Parts: sequence; C-alpha cells; structure tokens
Amino acid sequence: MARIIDGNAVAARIREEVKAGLAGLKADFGVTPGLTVVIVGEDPASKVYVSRKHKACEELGIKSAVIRLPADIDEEALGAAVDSLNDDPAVHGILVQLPLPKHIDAEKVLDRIRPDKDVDGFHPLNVGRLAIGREALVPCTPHGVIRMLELEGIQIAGKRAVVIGRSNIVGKPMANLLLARNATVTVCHSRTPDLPAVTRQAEILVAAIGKPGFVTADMVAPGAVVIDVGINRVGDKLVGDVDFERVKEVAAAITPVPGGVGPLTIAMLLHNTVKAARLQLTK
Ligand SMILES: Nc1nc(=O)c2c([nH]1)NC[C@@H]1CN(c3ccc(C(=O)N[C@@H](CCC(=O)O)C(=O)O)cc3)C=[N+]21
Repeated sequence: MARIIDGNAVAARIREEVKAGLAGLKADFGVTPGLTVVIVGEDPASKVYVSRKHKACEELGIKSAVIRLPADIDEEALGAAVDSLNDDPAVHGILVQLPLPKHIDAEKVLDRIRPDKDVDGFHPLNVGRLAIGREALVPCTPHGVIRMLELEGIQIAGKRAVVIGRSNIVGKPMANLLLARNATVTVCHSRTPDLPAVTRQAEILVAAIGKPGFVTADMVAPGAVVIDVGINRVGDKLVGDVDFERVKEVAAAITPVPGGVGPLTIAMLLHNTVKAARLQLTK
C-alpha cells in the first residue's frame, strides 16, 4: 500500500518557514504584512475557504481582512475596489475569490490587481515570469505541490511527470514548475487520445481535472507518486479526482482529499503574502 502523504503536516512545516519570513520582515522593515480577500456574493463553499484563510493568517500574525461585496456589483465598482487596495500601503496581498458572478469579466478584474500584490499569481505578468523562469508570485496550489514533493524527499529532476488538466490555475503553472525543476513533463486534457496509456508513463502523476474518482487504478503505474488536486463535493463529502481506495494499492505515495493539497494551498498563500510584502518594501 502507498505511503499516504499528510498535507496538514507538510503545511505546518511550510507555516514554520513563513513564520521565519515574517520575523525577517519585522526585523528588516518593522512591517507586519496584510492580506485582503475580496469576496463577491454569497457562495457558501467560498465562505468556508475564506474563513480558513482568515484563521491561518491570524495564527501566524498576518493582518487579514475580508471585503464582502454584493453579487450584483458591476465590474467597474469591483475594479474600483481593487484600485483602492492597490493604492493602500497596508495591503500587501490581494486575493479576489473565484468564481466571480457571470456578469463580471474575471480576467479584467484580475488584470487590474497590481502584479506585486497578486498573491494568487494569476496576473499575466506573473504567469509570463513563471513561464520564462524568472522570479514571480507563483500560483499557490501548484507551488504547494512542488514544496510538498521537496519536503517529502520525492525527487523531481529527471522524472517523467504527467499533469492531467490544463487550467490556468493549476495545470499550466504545475507543468511550468515541474519543467523548471527538470522533470520531463506531459500535459493531458479532455482531447488527449488514449489518456490511460499516457498516464501510465508517469512517475509523478498530478490530477487536476475536477471530476470525482476520474483517475482509476488502471491509469497508474505501480510505484508512481499520485498527487490529487481535485476538490469535489459529492453529497456532503469532499472527494478528489483520484479513486483513492484503489489507486493507493498501486501507487508508492498518494495525497488524500481532504488533508492533502488543500492545506498546502493556504500555506502557500501565506508564503506569497510575505513574499509580496518583501517585493514592495525592497523596490
Ligand atoms: N482567487 C482564488 N484563489 C484561490 O486559491 C481559490 C479561489 N479563488 N476560489 C476557491 C478555491 C478553492 N481553494 C481551496 C483552498 C483550500 C482548501 C482546503 O484547505 N481544503 C481542506 C479542507 C476543506 C474542507 O474540509 O472543506 C482540505 O482539502 O483538506 C480547499 C480549497 C482555494 N481557492
């Protein structure tokens, strides 16, 4: 049976690193960083994430604020709210919670966030900087996956990595990060013919599809490391994109849902908030 990677334990180690970063900021600049989350409308799932982020900030001593805006706000008013956070020196990180209501062009809103306050790493400037291997604010979930592999002593360089899913939030940045660490990377998606034949090549398999139980045991090579980025609500349960019970019998190591990648996403958000503050204070 596979080793089950404890995402909460890895996240706790990352938070210790972030604490050291916070102490450094305090010592160098006398500054406590601030993160502001903007949430539009009343999505109940979003509320859970937002309260988890808030709690994680409080525990470490990052100033955390939440701005709640009505679901029927227009794009310009939301943009104006982003502008005022851009201009507020006490706000070092800005996160506009996704998804946004359909009448708002999310791209326009995200493009308006100052790149050095973009703790999600979704701004085109950060996306481009990551793609060409320059210093950037990196999307939290895929960056958390990389830190997890590193902290768990799983080698990336020279390994064959397969990413299922090509989203801008996970799949593409995941592929870029693995590539930057010298993996041989394949990105698969809904139009990939004979997907199982490709995924069976993976020594590191990252599932970011958004379909419960999509990755079955026959798609996984014996001894592979399987990272499940999926967060799907099935009834009142949270399940990943991997058929955990069967795949864990084939894989060498696997992340569960919940308790796998999710906690890392939040830990890396704290990391990015400290990094963003340092970027703003050193230029
Ligand atoms: N601009 C933006 N940035 C985001 O990073 C962002 C977003 N919008 N919209 C929503 C998604 C979702 N997301 C999660 C973060 C942590 C957990 C997490 O910690 N999950 C725990 C427990 C979850 C539970 O029990 O409900 C776990 O997997 O163990 C889940 C989901 C961030 N998101």
